[in-house]
Order: sequence, then structure tokens, then C-alpha cells
Amino acid sequence: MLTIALSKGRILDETLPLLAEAGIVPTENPEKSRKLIIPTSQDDVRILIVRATDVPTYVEYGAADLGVAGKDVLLEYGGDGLYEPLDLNIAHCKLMTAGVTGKPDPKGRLKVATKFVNVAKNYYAEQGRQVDIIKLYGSMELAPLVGLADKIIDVVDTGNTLRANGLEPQELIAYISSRLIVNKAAMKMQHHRIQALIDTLRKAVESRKES
Ligand SMILES: Nc1ncnc2c1ncn2[C@@H]1O[C@H](COP(=O)(O)OP(=O)(O)OP(=O)(O)O)[C@@H](O)[C@H]1O
Ligand SMILES: O=P(O)(O)OC[C@H]1O[C@H](OP(=O)(O)OP(=O)(O)O)[C@H](O)[C@@H]1O
Repeated sequence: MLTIALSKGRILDETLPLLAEAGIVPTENPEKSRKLIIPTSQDDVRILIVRATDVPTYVEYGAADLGVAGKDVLLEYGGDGLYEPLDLNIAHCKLMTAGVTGKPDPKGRLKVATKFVNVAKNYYAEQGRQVDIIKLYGSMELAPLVGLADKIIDVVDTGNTLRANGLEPQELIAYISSRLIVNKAAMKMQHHRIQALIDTLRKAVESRKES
């Protein structure tokens, strides 16, 4: 059995067409189903539905052989417990700092709200800057508006969410897209099968770039 961990929403929407090119099609619509294990057109391939931030955990510990995760999630997860063989070129966005439009940074210690705590620590450590990091789980844009933080670190695509809340994108931390990740033991034990899937997905990604 080959088990693939995916999260509902944009990753599932953008990964299913790529998997379809490898002949892997869920037998029911994962967005509508309440099931968390979804069989596919291939008897020996199944899809697990997990939270986006949990995908690396399922794959590192071998509960899933493969998964798709945003590079933001992978940077935050850290470590070297996973293979990351393919950029799927989907779910593009940028990991950025943002703050209240036109408002200068405070003189003292900066307060930064984010769900990307490790990314934030590394980013400011590299700059030698002392900051207080405040962990949030969502609605980060609110934090600078109500004095919880001076800045946020979040993913930005169109910038509409920032603009709608009177914030502006500031420093670029990383360009983000979603990656195929593979469990290290599975890569050894099922090498031919997983490598064949990676090759097919790579071709699908390349042909999309050309069209
Ligand atoms: N507005 C966006 N435009 C493009 N890509 C995005 C955007 N927001 C997030 N992403 C990318 O898509 C991935 C999945 O995002 P999604 O919104 O499905 O999950 P999430 O809300 O971050 O996670 P969770 O549901 O666990 O809170 C993110 O890790 C990021 O790489
Ligand atoms: O620059 P934009 O195009 O506005 O995109 C950025 C927004 O997208 C993400 O939220 P998402 O839409 O995924 O909702 P979520 O908070 O439920 O993850 C992210 O958390 C930002 O709020």
C-alpha cells in the first residue's frame, strides 16, 4: 500500500490533477467526504486527509509514505527527517513580514506575531535582532491592529488580506510553493514504485510549465 497525505483546500485542489496524470484518482470527493482515508482508483494507493501543518509529521513517522506540503510549513517543521524530491510548482505565495502601513518600527524590542515561530526565530537571529515572538494560530493580521504585536510573519499572495486590514508587506523571507515529500525508509523499501511516481509527477509539472 502507498499512502499519500494531503490537506483539504488549495493543496488537494492543485495536487489531484497531478496525481490523475499518474492514474491515481480518489474514489470519492475528498472535499465533500467526511472520511479521512480515501481509497483511489488504484487498489494499493490511498489518500490521508490531514491538516496542512501535520503533513510532515505523518510522512516523517511513516504513517504516510508521501505527502504534499507548503515550503512555509516545511521551513517551520525543520529537521532533515524527510526527502523533498520535487517542487510541484503549486500554491505559490511568499513568506513575509508585514506591519501597519506607514508606521515605523518601534525603537526598542520588536514584537512579532506569527504561527511560524521557528522561521521567525531564525530570521531575526540571522539579523542579530532581539525580538519577542508571539505564537498565534490564525488571523495574524489582527495582531498589529490591536497592539498585540508590531509586526506579523505570514504568507502573502495577492496582498489583499494585508490591504484589507491596513497592513503592508515589508521584508521577503522566502518564496513559497508546495513540495512533494517522501518518508526516508519508504524511499528505500519501495524505491522503484516511489521513484516512478516522482518521475511521472515531474513530467506533469514540467508539461504544465510549458503550456
Ligand atoms: N493565499 C495563498 N495563496 C497561495 N498559496 C497559499 C496561500 N495561503 C497559503 N498558501 C500555501 O498553501 C499551503 C496550504 O494552505 P492552506 O490555507 O490550505 O492551509 P493552512 O490554512 O495554512 O493550514 P491549516 O488549515 O492547518 O491552518 C500553505 O502552507 C502555503 O504554502
Ligand atoms: O495575500 P492574499 O492573497 O490575501 O493571501 C494571504 C492569505 O492567505 C492565507 O489565508 P487563507 O486564504 O489560506 O485562509 P486561512 O487563513 O484559512 O488559511 C494567509 O493566511 C493569508 O491570510
